[in-house]
Amino acid sequence: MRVAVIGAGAVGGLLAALLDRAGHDVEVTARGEHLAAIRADGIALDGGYGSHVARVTAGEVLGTRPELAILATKGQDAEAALRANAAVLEGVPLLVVQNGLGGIRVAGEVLPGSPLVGGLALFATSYLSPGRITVTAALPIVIGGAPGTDPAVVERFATLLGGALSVEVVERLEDAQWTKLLINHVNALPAITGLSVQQTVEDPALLRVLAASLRETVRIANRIGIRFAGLQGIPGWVLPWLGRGPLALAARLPRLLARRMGDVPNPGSTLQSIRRGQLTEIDFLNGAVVRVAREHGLDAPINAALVALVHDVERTGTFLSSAEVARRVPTSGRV
Ligand SMILES: NC(=O)C1=CN([C@@H]2O[C@H](COP(=O)(O)OP(=O)(O)OC[C@H]3O[C@@H](n4cnc5c(N)ncnc54)[C@H](OP(=O)(O)O)[C@@H]3O)[C@@H](O)[C@H]2O)C=CC1
Ligand SMILES: CC(C)(CO)C(=O)C(=O)O
Repeated sequence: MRVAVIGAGAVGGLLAALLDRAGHDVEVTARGEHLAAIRADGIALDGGYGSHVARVTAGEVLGTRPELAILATKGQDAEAALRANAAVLEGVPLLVVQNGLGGIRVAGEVLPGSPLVGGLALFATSYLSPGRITVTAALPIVIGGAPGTDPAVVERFATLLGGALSVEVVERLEDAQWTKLLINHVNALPAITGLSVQQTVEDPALLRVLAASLRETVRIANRIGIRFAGLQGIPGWVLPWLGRGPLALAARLPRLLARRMGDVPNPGSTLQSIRRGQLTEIDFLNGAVVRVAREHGLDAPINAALVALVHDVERTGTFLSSAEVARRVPTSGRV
């Protein structure tokens, strides 16, 4: 099948390489040195999904109309990347593989004629040097139709991806996006400290901050009536309780997630942007919590403090110690 991947970084590069390995005709978009490396030598994949060099067609924009398309940019780049390819993509079914809550809405605005499916990557993958993608945790991808999308379109993506990696289909995409947003609370502290997710949960001061940010988000979600889907074997009904108990209870989720990531250090996608000297997606992760809280007349001071610290590190390029983080994030306050 002719498949396009818009934004062949850590996630998009992995999916493009796996689809190429599975025999599909893959075209990708990328930029700068990464694009030059892919054009010269292909996408070099290694790690948990095995090694493969994918010699795919690559450009700044797509040259050919695909049968199915995948968007895998960071949240802040989605609209521009879609607009640059809108003429080719309009009407083509699109899978939006993105963390945060807003990717489907943006895609619907730019491509009103395209059936949309959301993708939540549970695997962990790194793009730290041009052309190279390394999988640090080979976990599945979860997909679900946007409201109004024909289930047959979801099935087409499930069949496409199922030939390359493990896929789970969810009924209620928005509930799953909220659960993934909780999981992505592990992203901010590595971006602030330079540590891996696994090192972050091993540091008692950082684990406390992480648990406090999670508990704050669950309390807000409980107040505004959010339902969490079950994801990664964690039943959805358990998650509201993380907002009602002590920090030690909320800390169990990141500890479990870090264990499932295994022994290979996972920087998370936000620290990878810092390491590449780029702006991060934090406004779409903890920043989305702050925004949704405000819309409902609530405060999210812990999430807001984490967003501010990530922006500090983007500006200064200097990581903070765990003691400094503990000093600057107000974990004792109530939501
Ligand atoms: N990495 C991971 O393990 C996981 C990531 N995710 C989520 O998946 C999404 C993608 O993340 P990730 O793959 O890590 O991000 P990356 O930054 O690694 O990849 C995004 C790629 O898109 C490229 N890009 C951005 N805008 C354009 C454009 N207009 N035209 C062409 N290429 C463009 C970027 O180029 P450039 O480098 O020049 O910016 C980059 O190569 C995010 O929402 C992330 O939160 C979810 C689960 C796991
Ligand atoms: C779950 C996790 C942390 C995997 O790396 C992720 O979604 C990300 O890095 O954005």
